[in-house]
Amino acid sequence: MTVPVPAPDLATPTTTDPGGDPDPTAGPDLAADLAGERAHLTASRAALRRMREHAEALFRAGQEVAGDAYTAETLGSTLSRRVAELADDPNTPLFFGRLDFADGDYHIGRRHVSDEVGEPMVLDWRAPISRSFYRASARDPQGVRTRRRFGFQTGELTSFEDEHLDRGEEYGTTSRILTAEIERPRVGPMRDIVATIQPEQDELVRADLADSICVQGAPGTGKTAVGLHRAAYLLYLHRERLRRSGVLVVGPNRAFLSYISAVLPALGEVEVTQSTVEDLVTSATYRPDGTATGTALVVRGTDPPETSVMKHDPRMADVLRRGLEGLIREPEDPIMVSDGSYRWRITAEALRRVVAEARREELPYGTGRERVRTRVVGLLQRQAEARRGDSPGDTWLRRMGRSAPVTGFLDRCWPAVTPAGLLHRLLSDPRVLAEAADGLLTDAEQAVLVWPKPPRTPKAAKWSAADAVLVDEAAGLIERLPSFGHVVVDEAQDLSPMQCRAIARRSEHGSLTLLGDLAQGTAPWAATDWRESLRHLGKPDASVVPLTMGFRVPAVVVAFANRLLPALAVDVPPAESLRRDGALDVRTVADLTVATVAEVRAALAYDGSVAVIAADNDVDPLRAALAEAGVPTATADQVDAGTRVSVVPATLVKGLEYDHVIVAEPARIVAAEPRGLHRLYVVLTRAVSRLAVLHTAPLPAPLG
Ligand SMILES: Nc1ncnc2c1ncn2[C@@H]1O[C@H](COP(=O)(O)OP(=O)(O)OP(=O)(O)O)[C@@H](O)[C@H]1O
Repeated sequence: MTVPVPAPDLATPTTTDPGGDPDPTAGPDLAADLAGERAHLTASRAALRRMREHAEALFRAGQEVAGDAYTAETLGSTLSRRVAELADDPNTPLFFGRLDFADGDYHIGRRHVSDEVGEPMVLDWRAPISRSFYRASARDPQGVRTRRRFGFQTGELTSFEDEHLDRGEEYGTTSRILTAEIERPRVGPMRDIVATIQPEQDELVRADLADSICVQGAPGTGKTAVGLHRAAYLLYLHRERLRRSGVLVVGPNRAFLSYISAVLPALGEVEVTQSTVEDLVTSATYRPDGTATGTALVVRGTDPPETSVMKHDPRMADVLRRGLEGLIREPEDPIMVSDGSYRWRITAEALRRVVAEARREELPYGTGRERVRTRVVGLLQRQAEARRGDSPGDTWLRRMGRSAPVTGFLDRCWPAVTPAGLLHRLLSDPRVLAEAADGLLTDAEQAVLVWPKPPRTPKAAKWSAADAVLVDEAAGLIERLPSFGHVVVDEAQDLSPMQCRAIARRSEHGSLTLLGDLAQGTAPWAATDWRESLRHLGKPDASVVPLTMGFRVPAVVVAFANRLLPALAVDVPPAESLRRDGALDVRTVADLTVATVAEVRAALAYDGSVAVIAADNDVDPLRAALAEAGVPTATADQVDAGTRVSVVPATLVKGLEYDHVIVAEPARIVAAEPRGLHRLYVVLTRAVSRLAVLHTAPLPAPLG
């Protein structure tokens, strides 16, 4: 049975079956039921407030009683995090569902709430019992008699819907609560989906921490939602371990990150690192413990397209490795070290053995250099012991290690180098590059890499974004990076092999959730086969799981966008849509600007967000035309600005969604870049309710 959402009259709710037929027998009992649930909500809110006040009191007391600054800091950050986790969002109820078992019932919500004696009032959605809320079915009730879902408006319960699983009753995707959630107008940043996670999504969300998975999903199938909820789930289950190592979410750009940034805090998870790949490798991103994630490099330059493609090629990893190995030289001379009245001598042969042994160990280059230093000092120590009859102490060992002959030998045979220094060497001198790239890159390929006017020093270089990834690769060859415990990568189809390797270095000892859609690949190096990306990511055995049920784009719009699929040269299952509502309007217009302004005005008559999406070069004129017409507009990353209309360049819209999308001149979007049809596919699949396609030029062939 279902109480309609929103309930038209809260005092006397009517029940309907999912098809909408009223059940005349059910009225007063249901009103009492709803009143009982509301009372439980009020009591739960009070209990959460108490929990929060308790945490705040501990926080204040902790500041006063902590014995030293370190304890105060650790205790303080633990407790302030706890206070943040216990925040109550007045716009959503504390629970969204209830499970009735033979021996009692449980309310399921965003976080755990218990009463004064510790009895649970609301169970966290990630708790083991809560699993049945998402997975139980009429065929496999898992002990659940009744599953109840609640409808709500701004924090108040307005209705509920019961499935008597023990009587074989189940709504699946016809649930009215689910339908209402999917069809609600979108405003502001992305929201969590805890109340309506679908069984196939839940399987991915609750996959083991040890499992790396790759989700191939058509637009709007909930990939981003699944990835974020998996992060929250893993943090709940492995709190201490992941708090130490950290959880990282990687997204395509800052606009996307600001769109998704509210989801995890709403689920009580405030310590997840969110970053673009570029910020990750240039150290604009920090781990929860405050350490930078990459080498500090300022990106000030750009590359011609062919240079950029070359720099993202996986063969560059070998070029860098060989460039580094090329710095190591065979020792040719012995060294003599003065030590007071003694002089120690190490033969060239002994030095050669030390270097050869360190090379065989395949350590990171910087560690290898220190290993060689330690072994040379060891040889000196043995001589000293034999001659002096005692064992020299640590100060002596350090002094020998820093002595001019030892340092001089190291600088000749295993010289120190910075990551940027290595790349600077390779890109500045065609002969150095040729030595490292011999047999790997053709002469022509090498030629596009070398700087026409080499900067004098690494500091003076105008590094490009692609250089930053190469410098990061070099950093990984020189020193090992700490690994995150779990990494979620969204829009992963656009990662180059070298970017995949940058992420692999940060997830070497952790697991990965890779999310993407090969059909939405717009980068020149976009993936065409997930196996290859997974190989570069260091997780070749991860399973690739499809998601095909779309929750965003209405069926009529999906059918239109799917016409592009055959032209995209990728093997992906086509999207289906849960949404039967929605509208598509494809129109030839005489004046694009006039028509766009008129369409925006018409869209404002509906609820929800409106986006005009156009080729990047057309954005400013359209924005100006709307401003002139008195329509204020926001940019893609101003998700909280409260402005309903955004004008968004086609290249920035990936991962975002708007109720009403107006696509201005698709042919220009396609013409703007080599993978323009893929870009258009992304653009056409942003609409939640209505899509208007306005064009003066003919539509691109597959749509015409
Ligand atoms: N189980 C669900 N219940 C309610 N809404 C859902 C569910 N799954 C996904 N959605 C909603 O569908 C929309 C699309 O989800 P999401 O952005 O995660 O899809 P995606 O697969 O990442 O899309 P894209 O390929 O365009 O990046 C979002 O508004 C999301 O909240």
